[in-house]
Parts: sequence; C-alpha cells; structure tokens
Amino acid sequence: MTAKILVMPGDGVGPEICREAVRVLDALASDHGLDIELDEALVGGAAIDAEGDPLPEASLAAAREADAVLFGAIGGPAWDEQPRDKRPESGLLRLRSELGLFANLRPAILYPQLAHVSALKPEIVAGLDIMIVRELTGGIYFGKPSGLHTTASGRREAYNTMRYDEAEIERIGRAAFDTARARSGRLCSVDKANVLDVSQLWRDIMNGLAGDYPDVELTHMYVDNAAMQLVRAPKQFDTVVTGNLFGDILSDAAAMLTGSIGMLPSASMDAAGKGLYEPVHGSAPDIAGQGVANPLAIILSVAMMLRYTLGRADLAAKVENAVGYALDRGLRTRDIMDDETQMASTQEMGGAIVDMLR
Ligand SMILES: NC(=O)C1=CN([C@@H]2O[C@H](COP(=O)(O)OP(=O)(O)OC[C@H]3O[C@@H](n4cnc5c(N)ncnc54)[C@H](O)[C@@H]3O)[C@@H](O)[C@H]2O)C=CC1
Ligand SMILES: CC(C)CC(=O)C(=O)O
Ligand SMILES: [Mg+2]
Repeated sequence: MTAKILVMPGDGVGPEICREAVRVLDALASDHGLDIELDEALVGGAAIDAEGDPLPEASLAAAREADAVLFGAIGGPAWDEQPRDKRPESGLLRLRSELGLFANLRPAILYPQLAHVSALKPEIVAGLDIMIVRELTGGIYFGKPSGLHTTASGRREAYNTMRYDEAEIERIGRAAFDTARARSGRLCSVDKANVLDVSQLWRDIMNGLAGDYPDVELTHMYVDNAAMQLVRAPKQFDTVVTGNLFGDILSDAAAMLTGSIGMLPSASMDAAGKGLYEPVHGSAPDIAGQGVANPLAIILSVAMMLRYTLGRADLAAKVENAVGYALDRGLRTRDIMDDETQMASTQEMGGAIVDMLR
C-alpha cells in the first residue's frame, strides 16, 4: 500500500535539509521500490507569514492523514517577539500534542569516522550508542497553569508547571522498557526526585513497571549528575528515559558526543506506530541560506521513518550505510570538518548519499 508522507520544511535551514531528505526518499522510490506519495504543508514561521498561524488547520489535517511526517525545523529571530502561543515553536508543540506523539526517540550513535571531531576524546566515545527516550507531550512544556502577568505590586511574574499524571509516566515508561529490552537490557531513568514532587511520582511509576520487565536492569540518576556523567563517561548509558525538558537538554548535549548536532535524528511516535521524524537541531538561523547545514540528521531521520513506520528496515540500513560510505570518502559539512577532509555543501552531502543509494 502506498504510504503517505507529509513534508513540513518550516524555517531557517529546515527547507534546505528537507530538500536533501526528499531526494533520498525519491531515490528509494525510483530505485528500490519504496511505495510512497509525498505532500507538503506549511508550519512554523513560514505558516505565520502566510496564514497568521504556526499550525494552520489544513497542515494539521494533512499531518493527521499522513502515515508519517518529515519535519525540518521551525523558529528564528523574525518571530522571537511574538507572544508564546503565536511563536513558530508553539506550532510544533501543538502538532506533537494533537498527534499524540508522546515517545521521542533520540539515538546518539557515533560514526567511527567522526571519533576525533567528537567533543570528547576518541577513547571515551568509541562505539557510543545511546538511545534517549524523551517524553514529548507532557511536562513543563505543556503544564497548566502557565503565564506571564503583572502582580499587585507592579512586578512582572511568569510561571510554568511541570506536571505529569501516572498514566503519562507509565506510557513513556513502557515504551522505554520495551526499547531497553530490544537493546542491551539496561535502562537509566533520569529525574530530579531529590527536589521535585513530579520526579518522585516519575520514579515511583518506573520502579513499579520494573516488575513487568525482570530482564531489564533499571537504575535512576538525578538530571544534574546525568549531564555530568554524559560528558564524563557516556558509554555507561544504554537506554535513558526522561521527561520533556530534561530530555530536550540532555539530547543536545549527547549530540556533541557524536561530533555535531547536525548528526542527531529523532522519531516521535504515537501509540499506534505513526511517527513524525525530525532532526534534533533547530532552524539554525546563524547558518540558514548559506548551504552549509549538515543534512545527515534529517537523512538519518528518514532511516528511522523507514524502520519504525514504513516497515523497511532493509532500506533504513541502506541509508545508514550510505552515510557511512560518504564519511569514509572524506565528505564533511562544515560542522564535522577537520584538516584531513574536504568540505561539502548541504547539497553535495545529500547528493553523495543519493549516489550511494542508486
Ligand atoms: N525542532 C525544532 O524545530 C527546533 C527549533 N528550535 C528553534 O530554532 C531556532 C534556533 O535555535 P538555537 O537555539 O540556535 O538551536 P539550533 O539547533 O537551531 O542551533 C544551535 C547551533 O547548532 C548549529 N546547527 C544546528 N543545526 C545544524 C546543522 N544541521 N548543521 C550544522 N550546524 C547546525 C547552528 O548553526 C547553531 O550554531 C530557535 O527559534 C529555536 O526555538 C530549536 C530546537 C528545535
Ligand atoms: C519546540 C522545540 C523548540 C523544542 C526543542 O528544542 C526540541 O524538541 O528539541
Ligand atoms: Mg531541543
């Protein structure tokens, strides 16, 4: 059956990297029998400019109808002064929430060719393969009450609420235990249970689930220590499960262990296997329009789409191997370049992956 893929390029480098990911999908369709139909929709700042809404009704409807969404990135200085619910970022948050994409998988895998551009010494990161499972539709990004107001004494005051109920925690917990079970069987739950009530509930639910997964070894770590351990000895981690805010921060840190934030893909899944696939990075306004953005994070997100939604693990492996071959050949976008390698533009890197696939 033909799979419907909705492409949402967004802002900044989003359209540049999406273009390369679409070339990869086109090559898989024409040369490897991938049965897909592509459509495109507005989101983020581009949608605000065109329609006054970061997630127009038609875009949301198209996303609901699609089997998978390929998402570029949103945001940028042009929209930074907008109130929070009118910013491009709120379009992405709403999309995640409306589609029920509660499980965000962010794999930090080091390609051995990039060991010496990692933020850490090669011997500390060699063989790195961590899966961060981040809760994506709850926590402080969504909790009510939230707001900004002026108090009786005339001071501005702002607040957000980190809130989870036990069903939300259990749902992401089970996704993480299942993920850990399919990997090495080690799961580290990251929280701040020494300070936060919400983290105490989180820890309690994780401990309760452990009984259903006797083959998975569950440990707990406070988030401040986890940030430190991630840069001290990252290979102690296999699968990490954490809340929305902590996962957002830890995954950007984990990205640098692989050489660049331009290398980290992600999958955001609902309960039925539908997914939105996007790079971990943002719209990178500082390099937008220069043709230097690394398209590998979104191309590796296409590989996750092939594996998790389209049932084509064979093609996912082909894409991942093609990335390896391109790196073997010394192709590097600026963020992962060193003295020995040749600089490739966004388009050249995408083209190299397409050539490998043909
Ligand atoms: N999922 C999304 O669409 C996300 C959107 N954002 C938004 O993006 C905008 C910029 O946010 P920042 O904090 O600057 O984070 P960012 O991830 O966009 O950029 C951080 C740094 O990483 C670099 N970088 C990012 N992607 C790269 C790539 N593919 N290749 C090479 N270098 C890359 C950028 O040039 C910049 O120096 C903001 O409006 C923010 O809200 C931020 C994170 C996620
Ligand atoms: C809404 C986004 C800006 C949040 C984010 O940084 C992310 O999901 O990585
Ligand atoms: Mg982020």
